Amino acid sequence: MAFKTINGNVVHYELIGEAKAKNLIVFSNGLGTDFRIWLPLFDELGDDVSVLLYDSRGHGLSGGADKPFGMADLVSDLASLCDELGIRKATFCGLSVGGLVCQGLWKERPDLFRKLILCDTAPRIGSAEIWAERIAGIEKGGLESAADSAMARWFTPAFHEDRPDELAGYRLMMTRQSIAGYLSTCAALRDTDFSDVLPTITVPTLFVVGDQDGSTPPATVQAGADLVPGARFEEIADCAHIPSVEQPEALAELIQGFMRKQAN
Ligand SMILES: O=C(O)CC1=CCC(=O)O1
Repeated sequence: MAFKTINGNVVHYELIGEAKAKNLIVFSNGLGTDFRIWLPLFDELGDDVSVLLYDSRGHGLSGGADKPFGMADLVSDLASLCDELGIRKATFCGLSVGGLVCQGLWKERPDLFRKLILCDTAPRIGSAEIWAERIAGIEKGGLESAADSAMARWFTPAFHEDRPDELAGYRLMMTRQSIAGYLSTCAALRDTDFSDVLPTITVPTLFVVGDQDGSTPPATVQAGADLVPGARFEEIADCAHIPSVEQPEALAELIQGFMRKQAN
């Protein structure tokens, strides 16, 4: 558990291994989650990789929820955290809005990239109407009012049935986030479209999606992958929006293969 002030806000992070390691993967979390969503995956990846986990602005134990923020801030936080920790190059792996942060980071700081892994994400997620509706609903009813529908998008019916304790835990993860941090991140999602960025990506890129993802369905993620020259697209079976939690073994296998395949 470590903390650094980045762009005026405290950032909670954990660096496991070496900042300069060739096999360093930096993970960026999704809306309503914190870096603990990567821990089941980390257990599967084991000693194969070094890892930087961090809570994005307004989420987990990272600060910055007190003022509205947007995608540029989320991208700048990640770039500055990497610089502060002496990371010169890494593989970046982002889930959902974390995937957008990684796309924005490519636009601003391509020098930082060895490879890119985009999980359950797209250049544009949802629509202005969907985010306006979500923001209005949460302003009225709080995060609790949005939690059951979020869980239906995050996890498959089988997960709901077979893993009720984890479901309850991840639901609490969501409802305990800062409302202001969650809403600023919704606004960042509403205002972001990186369709013009994806065709400029020149590092090896892997897209992954759960076959039952209710937030960024496979066809949406495939359409993003089609924009990146040479990108690989993989679907994970029996999985919804958060493969690092629902199918960590399958995601680890894909990541290990991708990390081994093209060393550059
Ligand atoms: O719909 C959800 O709650 C899941 C999600 C959308 C963007 C993101 O980061 O997570």
